[in-house]
Order: sequence, then C-alpha cells, then structure tokens
Amino acid sequence: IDLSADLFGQTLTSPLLNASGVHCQTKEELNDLANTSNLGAMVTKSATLQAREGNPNPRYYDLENGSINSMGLPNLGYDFYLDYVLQEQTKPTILSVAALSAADAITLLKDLQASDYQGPTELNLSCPNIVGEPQLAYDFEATDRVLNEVFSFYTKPLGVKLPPYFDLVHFDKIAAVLNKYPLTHVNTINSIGNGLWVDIDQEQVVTKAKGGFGGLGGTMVLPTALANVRALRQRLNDSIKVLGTGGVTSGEDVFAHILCGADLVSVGTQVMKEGLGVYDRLAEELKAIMAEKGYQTLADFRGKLKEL
Ligand SMILES: CC(C)(C)CCc1c(C(=O)O)[nH]c(=O)[nH]c1=O
Repeated sequence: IDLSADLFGQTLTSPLLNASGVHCQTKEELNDLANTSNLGAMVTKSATLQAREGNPNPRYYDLENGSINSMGLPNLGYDFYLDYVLQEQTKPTILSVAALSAADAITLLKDLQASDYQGPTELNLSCPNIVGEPQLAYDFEATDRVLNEVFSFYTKPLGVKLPPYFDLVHFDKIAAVLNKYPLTHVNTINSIGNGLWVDIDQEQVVTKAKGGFGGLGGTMVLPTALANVRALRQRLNDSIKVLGTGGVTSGEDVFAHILCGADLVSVGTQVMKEGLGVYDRLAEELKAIMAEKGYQTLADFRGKLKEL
C-alpha cells in the first residue's frame, strides 16, 4: 500500500497535512510538525505583515462534535515565517499568509516575490474585506480584483485557502474566478464562519471575541468540506490541485476526501483533541481501508466518487 502524494513536485510519504492555525504558530510547534511521522507536509499559521497577539481568551473551545474558534490571527509575523521556510524547514512546508486588507496582502506578496523563497505559498482569502462588505472570498468581484493584481507581479507557486460555499451558483462563481489564474492549488474548506455555541449551565457563550461568534471545525463540518472538495474539483482546471480540509477524524474521512477529489488532506480540530499521534492513526486506518478495497495507491480511487 503506497500513500505517497505529490506536493508541487515534492513527493510526500503521506497525503496528510496540518490545517493552518493548528499547532503551527511558534518555532516549537513547527519543529513538532517536522518531527511528526505520517505528516507528509506542513502549513504555517497564516502570517500577517506585523506580528499579532490575536483575540483575548477564551478563543478556542472544544465541542463534542468539533470546535469553535475566534483566534484573531495570532502569529509571529511574516518575517518570522519567511525565515522559518528559508532557514529552518526540514519537511515540505506551505507558507500561509493573510492580511487584514487587500492592500496589505499586495504588500506582503510583493515582498515575498522579491525574496529568495521559491516554495509554495497559500493566501488565506477568508481575510476581512472593506468594512461593510463580506469576507473577501464571499465577494467574487473583489477576489477577482485582488488575484488579478497579485498575478500581475507574483510568479512563484501560489494557492488560496477558501471558506466554505453553500450555494451551487457560488461554486460556479468562485471557480470561474479562480480558473482565470495560474494557481497551484485551492485549500478547501476553512472553518464554517460565525457559528455560535451556548453553555447551558452558565447561560453564556464560550468564546470571548465577537460576542461568541466563531469559526466551526471538526466532525460537524465534514459534509460541507466534502461538498466543497467535490464541487471545486468538478469545476477547477486540472492544473489546480485541491487540498481537502475539514472534519477529518478517521481514515474513512481521509478516504472520502480523496474520493471527492482531494490531492492532499489536512487535519485541524482532531489534532487539538488527540495530539499529533493522530497522523499515525489516520495513515494506518487509510491503509487498512485501501487494502480491504484492493487499492494500491491514492490515484487508484482519487476523484472516483460514483453518482447513483
Ligand atoms: C478569520 C481570520 C482571523 C480573518 C483569519 C484567520 C483564521 C482564524 C483565526 O485566526 O481566528 N481562524 C480560523 O478558523 N480560520 C482562519 O482563517
């Protein structure tokens, strides 16, 4: 059984990655990822131009069927992560970047273009847009404008992290925009935005920022994640890889993401629940499923979800 996968020309021994934001903010956490078996590649916490404290605690809360977070983009700053990927990385690494404005995104990517970094980068499109407008990725014209400007100067490998979409026309619209650009990949999904959890005993929310509204992850988002992987795989040019993220807690979930078309699969919430040992378990469970079904490689079943 061969779990190997390709990350933009690099052969990975496993198709599994961490979801950006989970266990990837500090040098210690990044080194832990580099030393985690069955983690084929790793992603850094989305970096902003300046380091950020992020939101006050509580900002992450574990739920029976997943998680809710309003971290607020805490990160050590773009310079730290650029240095990490240039000087420290030992395992294939995707540099995740974000910005609190389209202008900042342009500034950051212009600097990255001028840097020695030649590796893969992922632009987090869940970043806020102009005040009064929805997040960038939910504003198709704004996304088109930003990507048009980015690709007028950026020539290195670049993908985007997408929030979930829930309307088939939205899948059509975002894919039509993304297909205009030489993207290496899309990573879908980011957390389901602005969920809310209620602590019945205390009769209050469970996270501090934004009145308790926060991004949802874990088991509860799996059907949405699978739909977004499938819909985007069906609509995007073959040259754009699909990284599936969202709701993975078992080898079966990894199998399902790949069956829907994912080239690689990231795990977030379950790492928070189980620790980095989850990758060994997922790899073993996936191999057992493949053996049971007579599949030797991921390509044997990738994207081959059948309709009725
Ligand atoms: C939500 C933003 C703060 C705009 C981006 C960073 C981010 C966060 C975060 O840092 O709060 N949490 C997520 O689940 N996904 C994200 O993309």
